[in-house]
Amino acid sequence: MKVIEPEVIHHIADSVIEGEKVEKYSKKYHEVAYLYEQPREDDPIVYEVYSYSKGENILGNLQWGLTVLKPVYSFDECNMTKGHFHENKDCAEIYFGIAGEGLLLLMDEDGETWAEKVYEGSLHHIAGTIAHRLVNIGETDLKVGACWPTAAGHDYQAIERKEFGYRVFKRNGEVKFIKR
Ligand SMILES: O=P(O)(O)OC[C@H]1O[C@](O)(CO)[C@@H](O)[C@@H]1O
Repeated sequence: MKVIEPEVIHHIADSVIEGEKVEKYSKKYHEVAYLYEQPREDDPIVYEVYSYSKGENILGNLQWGLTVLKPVYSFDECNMTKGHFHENKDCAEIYFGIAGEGLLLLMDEDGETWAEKVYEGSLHHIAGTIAHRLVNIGETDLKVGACWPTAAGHDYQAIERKEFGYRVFKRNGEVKFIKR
């Protein structure tokens, strides 16, 4: 029997995924400044996303990802991902907390919004009809692994039309939710 090396390695402690087929992008603040009530004036990297898949973009195939969300505050509003629904509502997703302290904001198609706490070892099943956004409520990188069907797609426009029901702030060390 032939034994070979894996083509991809997810270095959990360093939060890096390495391999020829791994894609990575860094999101700069100016690309997401519109999300915040009071935007910053500088332009730091706010999050990095790694993803890996193999084979065709067909239902049944899977994608693995890692999001590293920086502890960048817009005054006292917490850093967040853009957030999205899946284009294909039959496609669920699993999130897996690796490090840091965060919230997974979830929203149904009627706009009802709630959150799950995210920390090392937390596991989150996100149904195909539920929008999802990560929020870093800590002072260190929030690192979250994810597995989802390659064919899920990202629907960002639905979020632009109807934003998540709450903004998340940290004031005097306490997390506060403000209804939109
Ligand atoms: O695209 P968003 O909503 O900013 O989220 C960041 C990334 O998190 C994932 O849900 C998991 O890595 C990706 O699909 C997505 O691109």
